[in-house]
Amino acid sequence: MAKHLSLSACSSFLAAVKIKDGGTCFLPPSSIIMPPKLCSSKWVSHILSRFCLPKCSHSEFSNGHPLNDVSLQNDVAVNPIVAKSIDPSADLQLLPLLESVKEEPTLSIIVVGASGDLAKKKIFPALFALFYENCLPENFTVFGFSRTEMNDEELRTMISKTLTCRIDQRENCGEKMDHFLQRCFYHSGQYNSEDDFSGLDCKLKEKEAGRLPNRLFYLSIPPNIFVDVVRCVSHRASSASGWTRVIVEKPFGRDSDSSRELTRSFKQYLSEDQIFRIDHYLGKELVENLSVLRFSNLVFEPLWSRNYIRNVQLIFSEDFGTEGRGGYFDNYGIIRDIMQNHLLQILALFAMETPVSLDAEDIRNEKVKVLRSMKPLKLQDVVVGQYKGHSKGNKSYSGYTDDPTVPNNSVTPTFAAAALFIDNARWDGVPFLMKAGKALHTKRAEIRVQFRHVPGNLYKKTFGTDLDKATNELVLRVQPDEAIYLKINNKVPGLGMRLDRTDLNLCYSTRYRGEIPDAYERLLLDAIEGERRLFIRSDELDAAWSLFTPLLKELEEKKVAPELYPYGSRGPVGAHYLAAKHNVRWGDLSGEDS
Ligand SMILES: NC(=O)C1=CN([C@@H]2O[C@H](COP(=O)(O)OP(=O)(O)OC[C@H]3O[C@@H](n4cnc5c(N)ncnc54)[C@H](OP(=O)(O)O)[C@@H]3O)[C@@H](O)[C@H]2O)C=CC1
Ligand SMILES: O=C1O[C@H](COP(=O)(O)O)[C@@H](O)[C@H](O)[C@H]1O
Repeated sequence: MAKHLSLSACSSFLAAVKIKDGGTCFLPPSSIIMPPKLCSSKWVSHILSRFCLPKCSHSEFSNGHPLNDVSLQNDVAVNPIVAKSIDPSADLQLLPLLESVKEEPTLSIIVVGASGDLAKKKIFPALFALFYENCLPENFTVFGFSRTEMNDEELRTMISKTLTCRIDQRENCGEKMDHFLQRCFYHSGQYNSEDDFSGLDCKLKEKEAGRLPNRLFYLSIPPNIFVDVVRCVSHRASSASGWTRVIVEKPFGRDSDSSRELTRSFKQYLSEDQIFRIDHYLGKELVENLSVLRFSNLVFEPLWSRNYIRNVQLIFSEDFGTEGRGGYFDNYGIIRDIMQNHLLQILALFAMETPVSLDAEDIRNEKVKVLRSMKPLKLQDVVVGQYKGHSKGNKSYSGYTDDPTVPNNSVTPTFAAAALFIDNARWDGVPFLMKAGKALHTKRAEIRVQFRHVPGNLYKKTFGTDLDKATNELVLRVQPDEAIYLKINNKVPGLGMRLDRTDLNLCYSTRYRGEIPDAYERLLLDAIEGERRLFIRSDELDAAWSLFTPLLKELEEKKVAPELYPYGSRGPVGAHYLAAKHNVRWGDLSGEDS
C-alpha cells in the first residue's frame, strides 16, 4: 500500500476517504480544499487517480505487458464530481503518512512523428503551455521520435522556434522555456523497427531512474504507420509497471471497413482504455461549454427539442486552401476531414439526451445513442464543391487542382453542405445542417440554433412578411473571438414602436481576462489524467462512419463532380438550394453576420 502514497510531500497527513465500491482514497487535506480553478480541480482528480485504491487492486496483462492504466478511475468518478465518488457515510479520518515517497511516478510523453507539422505547430507548444501553468507532474520528460536524424539539441532548437508564452503570464518566460527544453530529448528510428523502439525504451528507462513509469505516446504520424508504431510500442516500449496510453490523431480510417480494421489491429496490442482517439474540436472551449450551457441553465434545456428549435447549423470555414497538405487531403476530402469527425461530434454533444452523470462512459453512451438514431446520409442531402483559382486586384489565388500534389482531374470536395436528421422523439423532423469548406471568404466555426416563429406574434406587422427576420437565434461562436449570443427582438428606445433585432452577447474576451487554452492543452492534460470524456470510443467511431460511408462510396463510385467556387468566395450556390429545400437560411450568410 505504501507505494501508492507517493505524493504527499505536501502534507504529513492524509485524509482517508471511502469510495463507493468499498475501496479507499488517501487525499492530502490540501487537495480537498483546493479552489475550483482548472488546474486545481484537475489536481483533485489527479490525486484521486493516483491515490485511490480499488476494492481489489489487480493488474491485467496484454501481450505480456501489464496494463496498469488507472482503471481505478472507473471506480472513482473523477473530475469534476469528486464528491459523488465519496461515500458520505464514511468518516474522514486523518492518518499519519505511513512512509515517505518510495516509488514516485514519472511521466514520459513520447511524440511519435516529432519532426512533423502537427508536432511543431500544436503538440510541443501545448506541452510547454501545460508546463508553464504547472499542470505537468514534477517528474516528466518529453521525447521526440521520428526518422529524421537529430540530436537532443537539434530537437530543442526546432521546438524552441514554435514556443510562445501566454499573453497574460509572461513572467520568467525565457527561464521556463529553458527548463522545459532541458526536459526534451530525441530518439531517431524507423516506425516499424522494434529494435529502434527498444533503443527508445532504454533511453526512457534512463530518465525514469527507477521511478514508477507512466508513458503517454502521441501518434502524430500518417495513419498508414499507426499500427506498426502501436505494435512496436506494445512489444518494446510500453511501461513495465506504470500505465501506457496512446493518443491517436485522425483519420481513424477512410470508411466503416477501414476504421473497423484499424480498431481491430489496435486492439491486438492495446485495450480500449489505453486508446485516446483525439478530436481536437472536443477540446475547444466553446464546445466544452455546450453541455454546461444546456444542462446548467434552466432557460435552455426546456427549449432543446423539435418543439422550439427549427433547425441547427454547424458551420466550419477556413479562408485558406489545402496548401502544403494537398497530398493528404486529396485522399480524404472535406467530408472526412471535418464533417464525419469535428462537426458530427459537436452535433452529438448538442443533441444527446441528458447523461446519467458527467463520467466519460455516461456521456459517450449518450453520444452513441444519438448517432445511432440518425439516418445515413444520401446523395440528395449533400452538395459538394471544390475551389478554383481566383484573382483579386493584383493578387492571385491558386485553385485546389493547381497544387502539384493533387491530380489535375481530382473531384475531391473541398466544400460540402449536408442535411442530417435524427430519428428520435426529441428531434424528429429538425434539419441539422452542416457546412464545411476551405478557401472561403472567412475563417470561423460556429453552432447556430434557429428557433421557431412566435405563434400569433403580436408584432408581426413590424417584421413585414419575412417572419424569419424575427426568429430568435442562438449562436455559439467556437472560433475566432469566442462568443455566445442570442438574437432577440427589442424595442428601439423612443416614443414610437420600432423593433430592432439585437444581440444578448457574451463575448469571451470582454468577460474573461485569461487567455483561452488551446484545445490540445486540454486534451493532453486529460490523457495524462486518464480522463476519457473528450476522446472518441470505438463504438462512437463506428456509428459515425456508418452515417457517412454509404454517401462517400456513392460520391466516389459515381465520381460526382463538385460545383466549382472561386477561392475566397462564400462557396457554391448549391448550398443555398440545399438549405432552402429544408426551409432553412444559412445564418452566417444572412447579412447580419456574414
Ligand atoms: N497538421 C495538422 O494540422 C493536422 C494533422 N492531423 C493528423 O496528425 C497526424 C500528423 O500530421 P502532420 O504532422 O501534419 O503529418 P506530417 O506529414 O508532417 O508527418 C509527421 C511525420 O511523420 C513522418 N512521415 C511523414 N510521411 C511519412 C510516410 N509516408 N512514412 C513514414 N513516415 C512519414 C515524418 O517524419 P520523419 O520523416 O522524420 O520520420 C513527418 O515529420 C496525421 O495523422 C494527420 O492526419 C490532424 C489534424 C490536423
Ligand atoms: O482537423 C483538422 O482541423 C484543421 C482546423 O483546425 P482548427 O483548430 O485550426 O480550426 C483543419 O485545417 C484541417 O484540415 C483538419 O485536418
